[in-house]
Amino acid sequence: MSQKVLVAGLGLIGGSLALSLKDTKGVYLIGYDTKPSTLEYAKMNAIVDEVTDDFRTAVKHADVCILAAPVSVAVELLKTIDQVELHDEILVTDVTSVKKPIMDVAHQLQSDQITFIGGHPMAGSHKHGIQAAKSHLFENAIYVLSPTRHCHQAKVDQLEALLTPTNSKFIVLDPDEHDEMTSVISHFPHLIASSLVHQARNWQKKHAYIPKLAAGGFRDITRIASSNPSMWKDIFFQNKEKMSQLLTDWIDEMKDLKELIDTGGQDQIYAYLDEAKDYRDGLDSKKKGAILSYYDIYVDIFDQPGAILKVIELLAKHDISLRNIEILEIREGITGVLRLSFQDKNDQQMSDALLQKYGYSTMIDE
Ligand SMILES: NC(=O)c1ccc[n+]([C@@H]2O[C@H](COP(=O)([O-])OP(=O)(O)OC[C@H]3O[C@@H](n4cnc5c(N)ncnc54)[C@H](O)[C@@H]3O)[C@@H](O)[C@H]2O)c1
Ligand SMILES: O=C(O)C(=O)C[C@]1(C(=O)O)C=C[C@@H](O)C=C1
Repeated sequence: MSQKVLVAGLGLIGGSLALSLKDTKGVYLIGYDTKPSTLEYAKMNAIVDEVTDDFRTAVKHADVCILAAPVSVAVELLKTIDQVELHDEILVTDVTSVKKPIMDVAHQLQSDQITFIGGHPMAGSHKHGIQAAKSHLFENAIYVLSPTRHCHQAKVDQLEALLTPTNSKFIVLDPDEHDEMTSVISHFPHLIASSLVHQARNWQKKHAYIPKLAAGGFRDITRIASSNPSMWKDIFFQNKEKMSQLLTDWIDEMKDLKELIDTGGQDQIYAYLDEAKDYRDGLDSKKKGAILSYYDIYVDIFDQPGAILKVIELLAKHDISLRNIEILEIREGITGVLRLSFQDKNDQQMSDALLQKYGYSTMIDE
């Protein structure tokens, strides 16, 4: 059976979803966005089958609508669908990072032709816009679904079936639980990353050289501070109660930490760090899978033209496919580190052996 799927908001997430669904048999994709240049890009690159700047008309004839705009915009679009005279039944979902605002509207919909299932793929990037979209963005990611109270399981199954090409792992969560958990593991860390950047910027007034010293540690922990402020202000605003509660907890934790630094012994400081390390290492464990990780290898490389390409070529020549590659630090003339991620242990171990054979110094992440 053919389905007309309308993706409203063709940015990083909407564009990536469209790319991952684009080759599904029987799916006809229509892309809607308010930015003409985005629609033009989507059309030029065949990311969708058709583009439109007329949401009301497009939604009338759609079988499925994926709201992939900022939280507050998605909420308004859902209200709009409720006002439109629909041609037939429609399954509506969203991808927004906070679930309560949209679920509140979903529970008050007037039209019985709309079935709403909240959605949130737990994958993304600090980049935004359609140019950053990737077909494999959601591979292996947790994809949260929050059906409304009266939603039939068959509709959840229909949505999961549609989203199967994303290769994500679906879990059903209550919206409030979702918002509490994502505030801890996604939203709050973002706030802290931004605050660390502010702190560094303030200290730069005293030490102008500070940015030059920002190596792997600072860059790793603050990467997400480079995300789209317009998307994040929306998330913080929509989830402000949970954020405020977490800030209270954090301030208490920081007071204890200050006490520990001011008066604690080395053993206590060690214990604090060790407990955190233990928990963090456990998150990456393949068995526990709270953070779905790939199988990583760290490779030392030199800052020479073509050094990264040589590593990629070596693996490609041996038919080993990389899932991800990240440059952790490259300082002029000094060794940098590449993090290579593989989908399975076999690829990880084969690559490690190969790289060592060709003289690379590697470290494997067990
Ligand atoms: N970026 C992430 O890491 C991430 C991950 C998971 C979920 N999300 C959620 O996905 C949603 C989209 O985020 P993104 O990262 O793709 O942002 P983005 O900025 O890349 O894309 C948003 C798109 O929505 C469009 N848009 C804005 N107003 C619109 C309107 N009125 N009608 C139609 N389109 C409109 C923009 O032009 C843009 O193309 C957000 O709700 C965000 O919370 C983001
Ligand atoms: O990888 C990133 O840059 C992200 O911030 C992705 C991330 C997150 O993990 O916090 C951000 C927001 C989302 O709603 C889901 C995923």
